[in-house]
Amino acid sequence: MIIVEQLSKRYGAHVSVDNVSFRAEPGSVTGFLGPNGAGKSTTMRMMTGLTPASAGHSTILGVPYAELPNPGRHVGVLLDASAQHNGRTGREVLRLDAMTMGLPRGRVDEMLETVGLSGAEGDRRVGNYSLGMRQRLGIAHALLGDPQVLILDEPANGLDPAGIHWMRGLLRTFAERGGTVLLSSHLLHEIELIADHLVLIGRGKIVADGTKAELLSTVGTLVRSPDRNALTRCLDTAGITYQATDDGAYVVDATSEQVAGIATRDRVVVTELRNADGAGLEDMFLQLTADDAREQVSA
Ligand SMILES: Nc1ncnc2c1ncn2[C@@H]1O[C@H](COP(=O)(O)OP(=O)(O)OP(=O)(O)O)[C@@H](O)[C@H]1O
Repeated sequence: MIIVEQLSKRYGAHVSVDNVSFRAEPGSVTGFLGPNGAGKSTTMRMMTGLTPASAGHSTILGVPYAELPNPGRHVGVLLDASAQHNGRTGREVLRLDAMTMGLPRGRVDEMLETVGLSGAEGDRRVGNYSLGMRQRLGIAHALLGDPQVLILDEPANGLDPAGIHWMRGLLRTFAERGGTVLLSSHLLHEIELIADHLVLIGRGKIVADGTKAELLSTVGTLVRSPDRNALTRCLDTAGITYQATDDGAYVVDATSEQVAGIATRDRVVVTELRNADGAGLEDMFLQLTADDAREQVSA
């Protein structure tokens, strides 16, 4: 379990993280989403004791990160995959980590195998690794101590589609075994399929927090019927508010299950019923962070 309570970070007059609170529960993958500069890395750095907080606090497994004995055995952290020792091989990097954590050497080979860097790739210098290979090594480092919690900042950066698919499976399995996963991304489609719980941040503030299903339901449901009058009556009777679209459908403030229920009850034929946005989380994200979008400045 990760608990973040009213964390803030101020750099001079600039507030990078503003009173941020959220939780990441065991057995689930929590996606921490936000556009560039939203404050994701700063929040994760504060959580892992690398940047002092200006206010607020956070705990991992019930205690502040700095108070965890042998933290790598409890929390796997990947914050900046490019900041690895370029002169050492991947295997050497992990061996040193394993020694520090008091782990057997066999664990290194096991992890290199898990992240697809076994054999010759593990014996190449990290300076010659691609970004995707660095990410894999970073994930191996995070998993090395068999932790219960993973905190990963943009772990999909540099991974190819097969790599992202692999990482998705790895994190899902980790969560299914009871682990807690917090991962950040600025690319929503990467996280849409992995996370069960979403925390959205824009300009340092949390703008939405909930399960994926909850957040998607807040954008409304599009419903269409060949008998528009019957549908209007049905929605009015149920007390559901709605707006007509240009092409004769309605966007209603209810879930698709609720709309299906009342349409069935009132015997209204429905020919289309789906999340109103059509593009999933991406549109919701743009909607929620619209006030914060850098692009608006130039628009
Ligand atoms: N050491 C620092 N000194 C001054 N400002 C900083 C420092 N570190 C971060 N910031 C500022 O804090 C804000 C949040 O940055 P942060 O790196 O946390 O965002 P992010 O959400 O991780 O972005 P990205 O997706 O681009 O990595 C930015 O405006 C950034 O310029």
